[in-house]
Amino acid sequence: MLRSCARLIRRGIALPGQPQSPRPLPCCYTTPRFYSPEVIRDYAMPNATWSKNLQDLYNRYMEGSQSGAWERIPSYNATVHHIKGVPPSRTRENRLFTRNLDQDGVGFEYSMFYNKAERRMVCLFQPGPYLEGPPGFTHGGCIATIIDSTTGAGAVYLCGSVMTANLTINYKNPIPLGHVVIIDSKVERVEGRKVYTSCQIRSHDDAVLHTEASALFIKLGP
Ligand SMILES: CCCCC/C=C\C/C=C\C/C=C\C/C=C\CCCC(=O)SCCNC(=O)CCNC(=O)[C@H](O)C(C)(C)COP(=O)(O)OP(=O)(O)OC[C@H]1O[C@@H](n2cnc3c(N)ncnc32)[C@H](O)[C@@H]1OP(=O)(O)O
Repeated sequence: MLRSCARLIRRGIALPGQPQSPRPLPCCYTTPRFYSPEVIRDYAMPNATWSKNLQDLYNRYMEGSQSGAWERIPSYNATVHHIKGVPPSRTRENRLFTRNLDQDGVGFEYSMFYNKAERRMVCLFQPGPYLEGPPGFTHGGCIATIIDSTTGAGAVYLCGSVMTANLTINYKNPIPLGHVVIIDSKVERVEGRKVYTSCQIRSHDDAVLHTEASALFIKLGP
């Protein structure tokens, strides 16, 4: 029992009766500029800036991952870490756009889960104050970015390396900053090198449809 509790805590799941906010992160994670080059931080883990809604949803999908239906996708601050396992370097300036800030909670705060059987990639997203477009609401370009990243990750997990060729977005209701939304994407079909995906963004409680989108990815050579 103790061992399984420890495992849940390590994986970022709050136990019943425990506060939702996660355990404090090691200081090497909270001062990213100076974290050890040997440590590749996984940004998709809960941190102290996550709201209760985000933590609750994360816990729910983590429970889904116990049955094998969902797989939590790690997230690093450069795709080279995904592709080649290249460790961070103090001299390397390039960063993944969605993970380029040194402060948690102010930009793209998110975690993705993959359902292989359903070809779905789901992203739990909490837009921070530095993503403002209209006063108090998320910038449309940031919404496009997180849609591209989520549908793109789904295409990558099914088909390997891809690039976005087309992205079509219908913005239906603005997303307030700090509100948690679910980006639910799916690979609809694959035709040769073309990977067609669809996507909806809904509020965390499913009450509001914020955005609908479709994206075409082209598979790259080896
Ligand atoms: C990238 C790998 C990342 C790996 C990450 C690993 C793990 C994932 C974990 C976390 C997720 C992290 C990141 C998420 C991943 C990605 C999201 C970000 C993705 C981007 O941010 S990416 C930047 C923006 N993106 C570009 O910068 C593309 C510029 N572009 C090109 O580089 C070329 O344009 C290309 C390669 C697209 C195609 O070029 P090409 O020469 O290989 O192929 P070609 O042109 O022959 O087209 C072949 C067939 O597709 C049809 N076709 C082409 N384009 C079309 C269009 N627009 N509409 C309708 N059909 C189209 C043709 O009509 C033909 O069809 P057909 O065969 O039937 O004739």
